[in-house]
Amino acid sequence: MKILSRQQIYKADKETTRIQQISSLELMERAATRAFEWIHQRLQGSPVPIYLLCGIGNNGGDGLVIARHLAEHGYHIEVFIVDYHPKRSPDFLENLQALKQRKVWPTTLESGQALPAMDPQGILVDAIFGIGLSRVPDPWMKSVIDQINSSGLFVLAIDLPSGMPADFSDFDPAQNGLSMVHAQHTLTFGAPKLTFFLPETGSAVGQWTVLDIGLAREYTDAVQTEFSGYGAGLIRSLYRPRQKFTHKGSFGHLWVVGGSYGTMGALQLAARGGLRSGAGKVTAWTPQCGVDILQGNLPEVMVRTGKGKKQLTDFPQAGKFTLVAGMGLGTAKVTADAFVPWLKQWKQPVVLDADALNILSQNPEGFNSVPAGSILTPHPGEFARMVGNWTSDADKLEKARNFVKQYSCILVLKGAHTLVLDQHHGFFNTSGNPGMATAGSGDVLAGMIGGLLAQGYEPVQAALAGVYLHGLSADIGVQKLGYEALTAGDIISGIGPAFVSLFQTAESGPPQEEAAKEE
Ligand SMILES: NC(=O)C1=CN([C@@H]2O[C@H](COP(=O)(O)OP(=O)(O)OC[C@H]3O[C@@H](n4cnc5c(N)ncnc54)[C@H](O)[C@@H]3O)[C@@H](O)[C@H]2O)[C@@H](O)CC1
Ligand SMILES: Nc1ncnc2c1ncn2[C@@H]1O[C@H](COP(=O)(O)OP(=O)(O)O)[C@@H](O)[C@H]1O
Ligand SMILES: [K+]
Repeated sequence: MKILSRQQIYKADKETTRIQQISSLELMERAATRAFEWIHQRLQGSPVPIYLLCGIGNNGGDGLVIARHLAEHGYHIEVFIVDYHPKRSPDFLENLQALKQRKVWPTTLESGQALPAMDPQGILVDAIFGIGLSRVPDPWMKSVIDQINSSGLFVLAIDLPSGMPADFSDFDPAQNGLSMVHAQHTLTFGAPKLTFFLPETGSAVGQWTVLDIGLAREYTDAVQTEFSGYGAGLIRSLYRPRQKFTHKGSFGHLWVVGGSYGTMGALQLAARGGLRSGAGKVTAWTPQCGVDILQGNLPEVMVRTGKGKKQLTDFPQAGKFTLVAGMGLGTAKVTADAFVPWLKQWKQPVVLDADALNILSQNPEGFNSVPAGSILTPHPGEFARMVGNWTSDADKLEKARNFVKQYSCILVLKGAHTLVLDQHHGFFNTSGNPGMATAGSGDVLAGMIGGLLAQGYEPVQAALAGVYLHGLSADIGVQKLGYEALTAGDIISGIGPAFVSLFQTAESGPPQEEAAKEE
């Protein structure tokens, strides 16, 4: 699922009309008809009032086409033209004519005018701005957006919620006081937009559905995008089936390094994540206080210990194993003093999480010792320690791009739609749910990525598969447990079913807050 930039979408439109020899009006008719069909399929002729708020560009044109089809199917509609600019797009004007020919007379809302009273049981179709939005809405538009948001109506946004840019090529919405329609559902054309995946803007999209409007494959297949969304399809394509004559040595040896007095759980969760993801062997390196705990709880895991009693003061000799470090490690000076020089010994990619990242953030020179291709898995707090605070999602992305370039590493920026970013591409995960906002779930992820890396997956593959399967495990978990009760341990229990479900043809989807879970 490629995420096309705003410019690429315009190019896709143009190429589609050229290659398929259709007019832009016909493409608008096609796109908006898909949106109408989506609505009609769900409403089935229901007498609910539908208010269509149309701008004066092509997004407004889409709204007019939808209105025409709704009217022809006997729906109760009211159409408003939100007159934010005197310049109408030609296709908007054509469709305004077509609507009037069917005796539907839109009401024009002039600058400064308030929205009319609307039945709160109704549906509001937001077709004011689409990808054309190139600057911050003016005060009147902001007030229209506010009125929509406080109307209490079900809001269906066409292409994207008005006020929300498709990407940051023109302006950074957060720098200007975010003003966006908050939709319950968004019907977007051809491809999802970058802003759907980021927290500042993504919350305005609600559930979203990508409508296939037959954009020219000659263009969309060939175009290189900076970002994509990914799901089961990608993970299936990189999955390595197990061969018959294999043994535990075939699947790598994972070392999980971390733990300190009071945080042994983090290390155990990572060890279990690694085991369940298929590592052939797992060894834990822990301070002495962790030995009994780990041996007692995890019979499958070998335990080795350094000299430190309550925290690690020394580290195992770098070897042929795969390293995941940082879970529960602590940031005590003795630990940090030993950790930073030890990292220099490593030549092959490692996985660094939690306090490994915090220690390096306090000793930023140490990031230069991180082997190329390593996977760093910060949550937002850890990432802020690594790169400083960001002012917006756009700024955070820029900081992430620079970091990855500077240290030749892979960043796994955790959150809803975790981003796996390397120097070539950014992949947004489509599995997972808010039940995962629970202590220890990140430790499980670090272990899973390590387990996959140990088995010979390339670092970026291990990151992608680990993140996706981790989210899928939680999606499976919440089916039975709900969001509140899900714990990190439940995510571990879901790893097996997640692998199994990857290859089941009829996937029964987990409860979803967002619609688009990528196949
Ligand atoms: N392939 C596709 O994606 C298709 C897209 N179509 C529709 O076309 C839309 C894009 O249409 P337009 O390019 O006409 O753009 P919009 O209808 O989104 O916006 C109209 C115009 O408003 C102006 N504008 C931008 N920011 C403004 C602001 N803050 N205040 C006031 N005016 C502002 C711009 O000049 C812009 O061209 C898409 O979002 C989609 O709905 C469809 O009709 C056809 C197929
Ligand atoms: N709202 C959410 N939606 C989807 N995934 C989430 C959400 N909140 C957290 N997660 C996931 O849960 C994990 C939390 O990791 P982290 O914050 O490091 O946990 P911990 O430090 O407790 O181990 C990440 O993989 C993150 O992507
Ligand atoms: K819109």
